Amino acid sequence: MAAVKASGLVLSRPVTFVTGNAKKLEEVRSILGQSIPFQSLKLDLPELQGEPEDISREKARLAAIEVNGPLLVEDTCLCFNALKGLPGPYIKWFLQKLGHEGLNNLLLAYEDKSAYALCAFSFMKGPDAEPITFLGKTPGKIVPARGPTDFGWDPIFQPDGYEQTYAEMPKEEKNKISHRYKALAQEPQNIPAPNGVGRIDPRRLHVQF
Ligand SMILES: O=c1nc[nH]c2c1ncn2[C@H]1C[C@H](O)[C@@H](COP(=O)(O)OP(=O)(O)OP(=O)(O)O)O1
Ligand SMILES: [Mg+2]
Repeated sequence: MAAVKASGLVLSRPVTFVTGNAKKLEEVRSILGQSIPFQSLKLDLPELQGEPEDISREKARLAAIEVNGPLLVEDTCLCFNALKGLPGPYIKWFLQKLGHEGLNNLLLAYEDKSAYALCAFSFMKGPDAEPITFLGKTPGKIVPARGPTDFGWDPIFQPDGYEQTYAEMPKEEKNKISHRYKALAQEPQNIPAPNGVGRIDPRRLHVQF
């Protein structure tokens, strides 16, 4: 029987990534590649209000009611520094109501257009396990929309060191530097790791026969 070994955890089934967002799934698939046995479940889980890690962990606990096995969820934030991190986890609703232009307008009164994209993944070994949370953060700035509009706020986020917005970049390029990649990547990030917050290292997740 195949088992998955995750940082000392031996799992007997593929990890189920639970999300209602097809574009997220596409990126997670592409970032993880063949590194872990992986399947997906399309569910739009309710989300608690609060800090990104807590939202992600609670999302995992809700997903565990539906998934009988190891699972992964993720919550994404877009944080404006001038607004002390808001909209943050509420970006979905801000984007839906205000659109790209409205999001830019939120910063009209401020010179500081800097922002960061943050991904909080939570992994649970099984329904009774404690979630383990993994963070990834990419700094950048908010700009008037440029590029294809098929994924969320990608057109208004220009990562530091790049002339292109996330939307203008080739997918492979975004997946090498994105908040989502960093949360799943091997390289250590400069993010403080509070208790229960760790990192997924795909090199330590492998199939055993
Ligand atoms: O890389 C990204 N580039 C651009 N936009 C993005 C990205 N990643 C998430 N997004 C959007 C989707 C949603 O409007 C909000 C996050 O909300 P969030 O609750 O995490 O996502 P969701 O509800 O679409 O899917 P899920 O079912 O996994 O919760 O930012
Ligand atoms: Mg959501």
